[in-house]
Amino acid sequence: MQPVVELKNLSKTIGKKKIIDDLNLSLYPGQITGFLGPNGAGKTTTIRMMVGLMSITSGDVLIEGVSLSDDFEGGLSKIGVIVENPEMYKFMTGYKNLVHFARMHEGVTKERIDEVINQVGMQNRIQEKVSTYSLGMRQRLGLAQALLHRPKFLILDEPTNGLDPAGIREFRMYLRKIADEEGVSVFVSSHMLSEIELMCDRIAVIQNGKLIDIKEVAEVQESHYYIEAMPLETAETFFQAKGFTVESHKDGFIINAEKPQIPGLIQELTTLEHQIFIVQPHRKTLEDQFLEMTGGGQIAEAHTK
Ligand SMILES: Nc1ncnc2c1ncn2[C@@H]1O[C@H](COP(=O)(O)OP(=O)(O)OP(=O)(O)O)[C@@H](O)[C@H]1O
Repeated sequence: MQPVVELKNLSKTIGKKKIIDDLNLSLYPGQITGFLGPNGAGKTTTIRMMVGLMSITSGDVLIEGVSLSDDFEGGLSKIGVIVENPEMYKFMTGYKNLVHFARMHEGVTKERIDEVINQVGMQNRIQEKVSTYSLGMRQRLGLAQALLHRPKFLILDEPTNGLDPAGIREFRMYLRKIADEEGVSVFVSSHMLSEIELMCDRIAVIQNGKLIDIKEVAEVQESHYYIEAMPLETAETFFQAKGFTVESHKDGFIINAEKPQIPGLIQELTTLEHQIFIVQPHRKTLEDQFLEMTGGGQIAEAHTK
């Protein structure tokens, strides 16, 4: 599959400080990728370079093959961006806002405006003033606005900040629909790991300006097993000696193995005269994983900017 967006050796130096260090990342159609990292890891800087709000020191961003270094406006015209609180004209209706924003792009028809309204489920309220909308509805109107020119790539920075659980769920649902139906590639930064876990197909983790991991969310969730075996101590040593991380619990322990490895490992353990009582997948939360990957790094706080 051809990526929609590619970051190629992307770097940013401010003064003497390397803030983003040789970042390589591909984002694919129909996929929602979460962008995670501790405070100060470089998420905002990366996103600002991707949307042209900050210059690139070296490397490049390709959007549908168009290089931002070679054709800045051509590349940017293919992106839809949603920030935390989209700017809207509060005393105009949702519909008039969309008509206004549609004028900023070439070729956005009335039919397209109606289409995006349907996509975010705003048909019943679109003729009302934005000042009467809940935060969740404003956010969905922001999503509709970002989709007007049919971008194949959407960037969302903390999109659900301030939304209540129902608002978050609705937003997530519409985002999924847009990724599935229009094949849009979505890149979302959020500090809410549980939210990212539900919303995203993949996560990219950045720390100190470097990409430290990129994984499928399903893969993150299925790579741990809880084992109860006797004698417990030698069973734990057996896994440690093979390089697995072993987290001890009262009657058993958790290891970071992949499913195909399990039968062989258990067989070996049995040969070494251990009795096996329980082997079951252990679902680690994304938060556990994140802390493991970043060595206990703090989860980035919500932006207050
Ligand atoms: N204009 C600047 N001059 C100097 N250093 C900067 C500048 N902008 C950002 N930085 C530094 O670059 C690093 C990355 O910042 P960035 O805002 O991209 O991180 P972040 O991952 O978005 O963090 P947060 O989650 O806290 O918003 C930080 O150490 C920050 O202090």
